[in-house]
Amino acid sequence: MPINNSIFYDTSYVSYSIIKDKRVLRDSFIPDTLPGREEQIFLFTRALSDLLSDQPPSDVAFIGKPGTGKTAVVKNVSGKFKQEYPNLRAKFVYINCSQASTSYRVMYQLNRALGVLVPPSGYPFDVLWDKFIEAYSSSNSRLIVILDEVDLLVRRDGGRILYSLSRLNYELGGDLSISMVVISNTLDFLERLDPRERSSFEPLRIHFPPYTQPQLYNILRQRADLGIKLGTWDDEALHLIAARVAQESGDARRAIDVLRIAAEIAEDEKAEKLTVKHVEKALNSVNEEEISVTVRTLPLHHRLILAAIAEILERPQVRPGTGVIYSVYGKRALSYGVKPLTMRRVSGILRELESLGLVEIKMDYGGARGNTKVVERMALPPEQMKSLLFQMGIRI
Ligand SMILES: Nc1ncnc2c1ncn2[C@@H]1O[C@H](COP(=O)(O)OP(=O)(O)OP(=O)(O)O)[C@@H](O)[C@H]1O
Repeated sequence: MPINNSIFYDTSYVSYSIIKDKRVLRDSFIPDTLPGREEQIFLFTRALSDLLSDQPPSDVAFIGKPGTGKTAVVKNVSGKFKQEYPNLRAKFVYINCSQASTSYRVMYQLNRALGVLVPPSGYPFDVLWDKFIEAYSSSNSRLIVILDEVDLLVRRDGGRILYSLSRLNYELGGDLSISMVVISNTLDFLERLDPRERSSFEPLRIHFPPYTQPQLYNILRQRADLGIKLGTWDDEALHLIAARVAQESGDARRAIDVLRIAAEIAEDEKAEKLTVKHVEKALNSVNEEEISVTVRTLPLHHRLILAAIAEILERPQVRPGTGVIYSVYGKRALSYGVKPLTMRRVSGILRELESLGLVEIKMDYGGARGNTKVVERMALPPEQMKSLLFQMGIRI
């Protein structure tokens, strides 16, 4: 009887998976240790340690660009406090102001955190405020209110709620106190507060600089150890992500995104290992995604100008100076059925496209018609930019 050898040729049982735990590569995952943020953790822990001697901690402001670990530090440290001191007379309430950008919504969330059910809209603000004071006065607990993306609240609603909450400390007295941790990309929101509010709200400032290359490497290494199968990634790949992201922004979120996308690409390609080749592809795909989001938000004439530039860049013999761009754009606008903008306005739009990172412009001093600005390159190859614009209805 012939032996069934099919098992030896059947490769379907070979697993090409590289990622061992997807959660670890998601934005919401906060690890137990945060490499590169030891100093910020130390300062914040020290500020909160007043709670241990039953003192109200001072207000704190976390300031830093996107992806620099502000939310991760606040959640990591407050989580550890809750875990290590379960009997602490303190309650942490985390509020993201992108969802609670009015004083009403903040009070709604504070009430809910204290177990008071109030409607998400429609009540007079004073009723919510009184209910909160009543619930808080009988709570016998210090309150730490964390307002993430606080600039959205201040921009929309002024800073009155910060002022009112900090004033309560004088009015309530006793063992009660409210401390605030506000999180923002810049200090601009402090400038927007009215002078009375500013003088009553002077938080301890903790700065979060962009991550350096070695710090990003450590962050990535931690994610790889936790989320990717042992032996399925090249260390060089992590070094490449860290180097590129440190140069671009120092944003840990972006570095972790690139790692996740590179791992997914490696899995799709059924590769045995995640290598620099997959990282290169991931870096490009993350860029493409960002560029297409930006291009989709552009007004019509901006898109027509981009289309004109893409067309010119495909003809190597033509110098993409502002004059040529204007003339090609003008024809495009007319065939599209709209009146071309003035040359002056088009120059302005070129500067806007440059500051959005969609085109690179340099001065050309050697042109036949004297010095002029020329577009050196676009953020995407012209062919790709054209197909992106085509999807948006700009026919080239
Ligand atoms: N030091 C770190 N170690 C490990 N992971 C980190 C570290 N810093 C940030 N991260 C991770 O990077 C991502 C973004 O971090 P986080 O949300 O804390 O940034 P942020 O400064 O609050 O950004 P934003 O201003 O955009 O809200 C999260 O997944 C977070 O867990």
